[in-house]
Parts: sequence; structure tokens; C-alpha cells
Amino acid sequence: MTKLGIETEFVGGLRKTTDAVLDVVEMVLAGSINKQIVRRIQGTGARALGLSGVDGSLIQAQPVPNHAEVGFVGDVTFVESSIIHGVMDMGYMPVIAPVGVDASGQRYNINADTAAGAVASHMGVDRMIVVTDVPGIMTSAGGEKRVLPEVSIQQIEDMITSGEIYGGMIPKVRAAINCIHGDVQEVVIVDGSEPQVLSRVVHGETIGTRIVRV
Ligand SMILES: Nc1ncnc2c1ncn2[C@@H]1O[C@H](COP(=O)(O)OP(=O)(O)O)[C@@H](O)[C@H]1O
Ligand SMILES: CC(=O)N[C@@H](CCC(=O)OP(=O)(O)O)C(=O)O
Repeated sequence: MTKLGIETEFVGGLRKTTDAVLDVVEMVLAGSINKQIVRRIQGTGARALGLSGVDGSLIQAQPVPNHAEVGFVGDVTFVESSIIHGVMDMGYMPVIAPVGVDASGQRYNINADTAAGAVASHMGVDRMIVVTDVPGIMTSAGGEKRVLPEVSIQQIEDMITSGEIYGGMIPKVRAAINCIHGDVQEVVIVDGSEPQVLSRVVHGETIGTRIVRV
């Protein structure tokens, strides 16, 4: 953005999105970043297929409640999960860029965690794994900083209110809460720099933070 001379700022973890910002967001998220992820997955020998939420109206969106403040940021209204199932049935891992569209063709920038949560909910998966750059939800209650192995929805709400959960962690936990209210049984937040982190979660290792219904 800076290189292109466009200024942006974040409000509650969401990027303020003007038309000019939307152009760059779509170009980068659905273009270069999406293809980079696809190339990396293919580099491991797996098969990947990149698409954005606009393709096939995969991610349908509406303006967020605070759109007057943040602009073209979207909440997901519907996910055409049959497209994802179709891609997976063909043996490809879908890599979905978080850009949504509404019935009039308006594009929306959607936080990646919000989009992932909506995809997980609409697909009816048992578990969503959120990969980030910290070892989980951290607390400094009791003096030193530590990872919480498990948190409830109420604890999360309290931590947002107290400011202990802030910035980019907010859309992650909000997406987790939305998932848990549906069919998804648990959401696990883990550090992507941990080796083999996805298979370790799938095999039941206690790692990161589990968000459970309770
Ligand atoms: N309680 C918390 N525990 C851990 N990280 C937190 C917490 N509250 C806020 N954060 C911040 O959330 C960040 C992760 O969100 P974000 O930067 O959006 O990650 P990503 O780019 O992986 O989506 C962490 O790097 C950290 O700065
Ligand atoms: C509305 C909004 O904030 N969209 C995000 C989409 C990408 C994203 O969410 O990336 P992270 O998961 O690394 O934060 C953005 O424009 O940065």
C-alpha cells in the first residue's frame, strides 16, 4: 500500500477499505499471495487450486455494521460450499482469497479469519485450525505471559473487554465464536512456525489454544 502511495489503517483488526484499497487488496490477496501459496503447496507435491471469494460467488457478503467507519469491509452472508466440495472431490486443496461479493457485484474486503470461519461453518467441519504468528491466546494474568491451553467463549469476551485480546486476535476469536455457535466442535489457534503443526493438532496433541463451546 505504502509503495503505491495509498494510506490505510486498521480499526479493531479490520483494514479501512476505500475503492483504491479494494483494488490493491484484490490484486494482492487474489493474485500474488494466492498464487504464492498455491505454488508452495504444489512444491510439496500436493495439488492446490486458488480461487477468490468472487469466483462463482463463492463468498457472498454484505457491509459490516460499522461500514461508515471502515468502508468496503464485508461480513459473510453465504458460502457456496458446493464449489469447495467439488474442488476437493477433484483432489485439489482449495486456497481461497478473502474477497467477497454481493448480488449487485460490489466487492468487499473480508478479514481472512472471518472468511475462514464462515467457510468452516458452511462446510460443517468438526474443527477449524487457525494458524498465526503467536503460540495461541496469551494471558499475563498471574504475572508472567503464558499460552492458555483452553478458553471458553465467556473468557474470550472478558479478555476482549479488558484489552488482553486486541488487534488481529479479535477477528480470529470472533470467527471462532461464530463457528462454535454452529456445527463446528472446536477451534484451535496455533503458531504456524511450529513444525508439522497441522498434523499434530489433527493427531490430538495439546498445542496452542483450544476454544470450546462449554
Ligand atoms: N491475547 C493475545 N494473545 C496472543 N496474541 C494476541 C493477543 N491479543 C492480541 N494479539 C495479537 O494478535 C496477533 C495475531 O493476529 P494477526 O497479526 O492478525 O495475525 P495473522 O497475520 O497471523 O492473521 C499476534 O501477533 C498478537 O500481536
Ligand atoms: C478487512 C481486512 O482487514 N482484510 C484483511 C484481509 C487479509 C487478512 O485478514 O490478513 P491477516 O489474516 O494477516 O490479518 C486486510 O486487508 O488485511
